[in-house]
Amino acid sequence: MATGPGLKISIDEKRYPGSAAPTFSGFKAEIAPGSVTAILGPSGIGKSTLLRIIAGIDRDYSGHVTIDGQPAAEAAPPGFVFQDPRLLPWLTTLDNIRTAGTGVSTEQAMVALGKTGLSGQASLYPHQLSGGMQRRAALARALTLNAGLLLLDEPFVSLDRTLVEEMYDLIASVAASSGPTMILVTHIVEDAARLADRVLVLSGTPTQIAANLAFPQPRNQRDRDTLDTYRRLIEDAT
Ligand SMILES: Nc1ncnc2c1ncn2[C@@H]1O[C@H](COP(=O)(O)OP(=O)(O)OP(=O)(O)O)[C@@H](O)[C@H]1O
Repeated sequence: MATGPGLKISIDEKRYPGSAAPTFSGFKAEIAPGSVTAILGPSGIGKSTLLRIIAGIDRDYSGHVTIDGQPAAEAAPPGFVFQDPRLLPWLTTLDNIRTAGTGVSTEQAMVALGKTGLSGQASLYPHQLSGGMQRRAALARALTLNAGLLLLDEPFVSLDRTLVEEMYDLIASVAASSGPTMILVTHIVEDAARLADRVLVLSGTPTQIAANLAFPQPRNQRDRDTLDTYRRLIEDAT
């Protein structure tokens, strides 16, 4: 697969109906092709809204978001991990993964489940999965199409430490093997220090980019000192 797309984001105004102030006004950002960008910022600043605009799900704004030059709403659908896992309760885990797109085979879905450590849960229904398993299933569903653009909204919440380490390895190996463009919304400094090439810290009213940090060290070569430096840079900016 070719490297993931580059994004140009220019939101003139995004205002929710009934809201006194716009969430975004004159907001601009660029995302480099094939990069992993972490977006941090306080609750309610607009991180999930931004992901939905990028995904072409939220079109109720003025401005332009292009994905490799194409309007977001017309671009290929991204892999999207929503904040809540959004599994369909009447389908097994395997069949939930197959809803990622038309023509997803059982084999493809099983590969994605294997990557997230859920091969043994393929025939279980969502209510039979723990919260962490449901999140991993949502991640498997997002990965199964090998989309060029992956949007991850707090994908590691409620996973225990060991699993989070495995998910870091998984995301790093996806980044290294197929090179999608990934945007990771997170509250967790460690997620950004471990995974991101670029960190955007959002703040203010209306929302702006308060800090734009580059983390050039390759993910698999970040030693303790590098990670300490990256963590400190993020903490100073948030
Ligand atoms: N459907 C909606 N209708 C009205 N207001 C909304 C809607 N969705 C979000 N908002 C408001 O827009 C702002 C941004 O919300 P958003 O969920 O994008 O923030 P966030 O940074 O992702 O927050 P969190 O970190 O808590 O998930 C908030 O003030 C929120 O209350």
